[in-house]
Amino acid sequence: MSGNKVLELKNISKSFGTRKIIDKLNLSLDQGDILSIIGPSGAGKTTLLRLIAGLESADSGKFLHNGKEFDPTDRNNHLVGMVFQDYNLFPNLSVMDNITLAPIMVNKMSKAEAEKAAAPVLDQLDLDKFKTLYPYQLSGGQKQRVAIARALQMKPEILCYDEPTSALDPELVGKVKDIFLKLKQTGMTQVIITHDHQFGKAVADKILKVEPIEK
Ligand SMILES: Nc1ncnc2c1ncn2[C@@H]1O[C@H](COP(=O)(O)OP(=O)(O)OP(=O)(O)O)[C@@H](O)[C@H]1O
Repeated sequence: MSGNKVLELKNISKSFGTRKIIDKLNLSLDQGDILSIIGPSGAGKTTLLRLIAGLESADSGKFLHNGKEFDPTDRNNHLVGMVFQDYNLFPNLSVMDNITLAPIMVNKMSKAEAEKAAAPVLDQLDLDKFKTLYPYQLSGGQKQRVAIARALQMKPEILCYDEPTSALDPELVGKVKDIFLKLKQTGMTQVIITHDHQFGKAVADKILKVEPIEK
């Protein structure tokens, strides 16, 4: 399992207008690695996560998966999943419907197949008893677990989290760490942006410190 270069970034650069945000960045993650990206506000942490998740395109450089170049912005590619800071759940859909929507719409699964596929993840993330509830009926920690469950349904090999602890009460932070470590044991490679250096260091195998680029 270890030793697989699940994700490599080679000389990745990104500017917005004339402002360079990321300059020839190199990065290598083995399967199961947890990377924490830390750095001050405006340093480019979110931009880097969005590049890895394919929500933004790099200006130059290459992304490799197991040594083979890939395009994270290709919508047919579900290598990377994303858990957003505000979770982005559909408010009008139940937990189960939030989790099964993409498998049904994108992977063309039947509802029954998608619900069957969701069952072990609901169980793993302790969500079974919430599956008929709607997002407004859930706590922040429960919504986050639904967002993680939803991302896992597309079978990503890399899961990205934007500030996973920022919206949570301090007593839930340890629970988030437990979830990350549980997923690591399944071989999931995880990339986290965090302002919480203590959490970042406690959970990570690798730390990437980013700094704003001087003009
Ligand atoms: N779509 C965009 N267009 C123009 N500039 C942008 C865009 N997205 C980000 N930026 C700029 O790029 C810089 C890096 O932003 P980014 O959000 O990646 O930083 P960050 O390290 O995540 O900051 P924070 O910790 O405050 O979230 C900032 O100066 C920001 O204003």
